[in-house]
Amino acid sequence: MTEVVNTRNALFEAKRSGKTGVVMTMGALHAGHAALLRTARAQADFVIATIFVNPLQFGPNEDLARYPRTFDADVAMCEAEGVDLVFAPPVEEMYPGGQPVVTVDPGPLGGQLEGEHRPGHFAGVLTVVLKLLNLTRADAAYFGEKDYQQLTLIRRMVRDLEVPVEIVGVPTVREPDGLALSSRNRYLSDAERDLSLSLSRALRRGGAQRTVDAVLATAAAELAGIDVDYLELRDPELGAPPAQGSARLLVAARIGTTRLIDNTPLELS
Ligand SMILES: Nc1ncnc2c1ncn2[C@@H]1O[C@H](COP(=O)(O)OP(=O)(O)OP(=O)(O)O)[C@@H](O)[C@H]1O
Ligand SMILES: CC(C)(CO)[C@@H](O)C(=O)[O-]
Ligand code: BAL
Repeated sequence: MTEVVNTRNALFEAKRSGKTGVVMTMGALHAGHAALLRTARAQADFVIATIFVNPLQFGPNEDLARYPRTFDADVAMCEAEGVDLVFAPPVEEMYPGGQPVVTVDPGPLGGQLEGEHRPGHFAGVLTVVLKLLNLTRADAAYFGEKDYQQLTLIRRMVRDLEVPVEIVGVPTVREPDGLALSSRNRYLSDAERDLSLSLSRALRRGGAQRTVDAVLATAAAELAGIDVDYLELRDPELGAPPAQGSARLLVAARIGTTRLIDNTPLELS
């Protein structure tokens, strides 16, 4: 039976034992979230899912107000995946004094890629992730590779600030045709859904190439006519791309009013 709590006090009072794993979400749960919950369930004794649409990580012209909210279905999925506790605080519970004065600085990577197009986004993400780690006192936390820059920055924060938690990355779950699952996919019309396949196709075809130039040229060709925010090849920690070895290809694009991101690992030779 999944217990649902909305306050920090109720979270602190919940009985638990053994290793605690947390899966942090903004709700509107789908099979990508289920993969995170299943991994946590397999590795931890007590699994907490958090559902919180964090205003701090949204820019003034972003989709905070229209972000999908499907709370009852989310709790049903948590039940089905064997989650022990759902923590779903209202905004005032997470930010009792309004906007926090002290926040986490994501460093230079926080202003690149997603950060260049969403100023302040990663300060908002890292601040709420650190708060949720402290509130849940989790031993392990599970994040999707779909948000690869987020995962990279969370790993970096945990390393640089000595946060006592294990960070586990979970591979991206895709639709059979390649589209990465995302809560924002539900904004897409049928025609936009077809167009959105360009992102995963660009990553698949670009990712099959073996030199930096060929990767970028092949991927860019698949994105012709799409409103691309960035298409970049980086090393696995999101530094400059290596000439050889493991790399990561990342893309963000706008399909109508919906902004989608995706990425893939690849090998350069
Ligand atoms: N397709 C996916 N595969 C694996 N993990 C995913 C996938 N989609 C989201 N996640 C992970 O689920 C966690 C919560 O993400 P979130 O609630 O923002 O969902 P989302 O689908 O990424 O939403 P959005 O559409 O707003 O980006 C994050 O760690 C995220 O990386
Ligand atoms: C990690 C997270 C739950 C923080 O709000 C969010 O950025 C997300 O859903 O990926
Ligand atoms: N999935 C990352 C959260 C966001 O887009 O705000």
